[in-house]
Amino acid sequence: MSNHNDLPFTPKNNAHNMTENADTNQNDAVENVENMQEARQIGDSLTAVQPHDTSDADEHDKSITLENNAAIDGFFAPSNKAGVAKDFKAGYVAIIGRPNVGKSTLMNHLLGQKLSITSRKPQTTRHRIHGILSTNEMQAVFVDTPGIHHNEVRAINERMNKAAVSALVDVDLVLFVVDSDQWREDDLLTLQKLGETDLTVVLVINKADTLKDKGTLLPLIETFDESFDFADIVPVSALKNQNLDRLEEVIASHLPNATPIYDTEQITDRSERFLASEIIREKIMRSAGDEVPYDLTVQIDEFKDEAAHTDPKTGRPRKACTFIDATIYVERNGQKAIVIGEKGQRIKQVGMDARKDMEQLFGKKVMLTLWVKVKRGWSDDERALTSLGY
Ligand SMILES: Nc1nc2c(ncn2[C@@H]2O[C@H](COP(=O)(O)OP(=O)(O)OP(=O)(O)O)[C@@H](O)[C@H]2O)c(=O)[nH]1
Repeated sequence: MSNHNDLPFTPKNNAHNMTENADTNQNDAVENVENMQEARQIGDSLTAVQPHDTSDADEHDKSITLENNAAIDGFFAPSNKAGVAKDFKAGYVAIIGRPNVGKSTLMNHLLGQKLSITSRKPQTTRHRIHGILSTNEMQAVFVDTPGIHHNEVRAINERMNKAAVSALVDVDLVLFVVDSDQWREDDLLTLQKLGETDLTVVLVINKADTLKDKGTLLPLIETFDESFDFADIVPVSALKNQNLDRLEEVIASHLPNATPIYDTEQITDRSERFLASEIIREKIMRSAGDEVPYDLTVQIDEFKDEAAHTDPKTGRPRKACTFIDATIYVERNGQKAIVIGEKGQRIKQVGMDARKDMEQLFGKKVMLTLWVKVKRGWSDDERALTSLGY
């Protein structure tokens, strides 16, 4: 057994090539993987996050020749560094904007992987999520922030605000995302805050696919241009992957010349544990829609990797599998009933969908067990929030 799931997640497989599993034999909240087709096992897929160190050479003993220094540097440098272009760009990029404008979708589609959860319900993103986009020319390390909320009273929203603002410290570029169709007062307030900083801000006008008349984009761009000194304005459709290549070029053009911050193989500094909980939360949000509060929390109680082995009882070979136990915390009994659904149908579906996404993302077979518990008033309670990892 190994327990590397608190380390950052690095995919080694092409997730899009994974085959869907056949239906599983389930029993209420418990997912049984006995009958699953085998998901491709890729072994240990984790790599520690190690920002590259380029200053080692200066600290070496003076008596070592320059040639030796270069050889030593080369030996310790991450393998991808050798191929890095001279004018490589790298930096931190914050994605900010009102809830529901498509920030998570944008990052996911830029990365081509599902890292940050999305749903139709606003405020599904609560944590800062680093997504890492590496190309031959650049590396953009994304900070996906919760929306900046105004006049919020509850403790959880206070914290979300703090996370949104703190995400802007030391970033090289801000992507300010707006919905092409819905320009609101809140957007202006956020712009005012940005105006007080000397950050480079690119305006991303998202959901361009929803505009019936593309001709309306031009006056919209002009209006935005007058309201703020944007470094660039790029209309996109994150969902339909429209104009994302252009956005990638624009991002690169505003990043400083630097060596990669993270290994270029890595796509996030979040652990598998964290990603697992976000996937479960997304499935509940998608399925239960407006019936559950957005501040519902999923806690991973157990995350165990079991290597392939022979079952001592049956003598049959057992495939490698990751066992994940998770508890979904809701605030009221009524919400518990909603999450479980009639005869456990909803939680069963949530478990099945979440398991499929996890297997695709992690590249390994997963057995998922879900529990639903009522934890009253936790979102108002600072201590409870802290115990749940906020
Ligand atoms: N039509 C269309 N829908 C989009 C686009 N981008 C995102 N959406 C949808 O908008 C909804 C919200 O997207 P998210 O990515 O969760 O939005 P967010 O800004 O991260 O939301 P919060 O987590 O609440 O801050 C989802 O239903 C997305 O599918 C787009 O380009 N076109």
